[in-house]
Amino acid sequence: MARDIETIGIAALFGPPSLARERTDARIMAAASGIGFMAARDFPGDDWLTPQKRARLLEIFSLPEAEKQKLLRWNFDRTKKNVYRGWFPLQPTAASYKEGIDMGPDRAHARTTSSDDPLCEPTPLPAEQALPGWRAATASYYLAMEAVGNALMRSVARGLDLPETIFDADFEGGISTLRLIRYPLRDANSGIDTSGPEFSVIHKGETRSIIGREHADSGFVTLLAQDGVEGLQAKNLAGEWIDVPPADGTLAVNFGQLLERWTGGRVRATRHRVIAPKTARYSIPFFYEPRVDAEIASLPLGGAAPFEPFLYGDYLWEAATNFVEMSGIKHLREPRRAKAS
Ligand SMILES: O=C(O)CCC(=O)C(=O)O
Ligand SMILES: [Fe+2]
Repeated sequence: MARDIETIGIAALFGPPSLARERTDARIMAAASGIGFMAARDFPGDDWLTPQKRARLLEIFSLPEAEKQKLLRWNFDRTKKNVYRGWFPLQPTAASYKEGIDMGPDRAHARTTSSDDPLCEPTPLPAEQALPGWRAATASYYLAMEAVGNALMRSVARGLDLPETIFDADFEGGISTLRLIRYPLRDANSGIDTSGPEFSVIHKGETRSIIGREHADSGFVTLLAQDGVEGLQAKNLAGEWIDVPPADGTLAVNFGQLLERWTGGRVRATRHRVIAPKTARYSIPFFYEPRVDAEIASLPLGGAAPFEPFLYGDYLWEAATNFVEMSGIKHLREPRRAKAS
């Protein structure tokens, strides 16, 4: 039977230890280890989750094509130096039909990165005059989501009966990604053959086309602001697809494969997809992530099989570069830690 995604008020996570906080931790852990999806509401920064405020972030999609192309990544424009941050254009032959931008922590934090690591490269941005106020808006949104990520990270630690600070050092200087996505309607007359099984599914007896291919997120936790338009679905424990409806003031929250591995499977990285709605769709995922050089090692959890420690950056590069918007760049970064043979 399809169980709905639970909406959890998380205000208590931002306060001192309390019974309310313990109850919230327990509900979050139940969602994380059950369906692997929840919706969160009542948190500092939730005033961002209105149509008017989201529109300030999504303004970038109104830029002329030529301005967006200046932000393209190397795999889409060989004259560019950025390979990991920046613009990904529509790819008409791919099952995921979307365009957008990936932004890193430089949006919100002034860090001196002399790193030669593409995972730490700066985000290419539109000129301030092209979109007045947009840079400040994305910086403020990034900080708000990072604070929610921090609160959920500590809640997960407590929910696993571990010290609440156990992950703190790994997330100091994290490389979370703020992504803005637009899914236009597919042009039925584009001449692209979308008759293959990866392009459509039967849902509730209706054929629906796919605009976001089924996947699990690679990171720790994803905080997703949907812009009022349906289409997101999650796979429940019975293998059925259930809708994750948008609601103002809430974030859809799903847990990623890093956390699943880290917890020996106690937390579930749930597969999800996007089916085409009747209008264009926008969404704003924030992928909450550790620092690039965090060493991910087994946690002291009863029953969880230990694993060989690895560096977050090495894991992320391998996972992220399998996605279509990152295709063709895997060879540009070598693992920083050689695998034990
Ligand atoms: O657009 C959505 O609602 C989902 C996006 C998503 O799953 C992703 O970017 O990982
Ligand atoms: Fe996702």
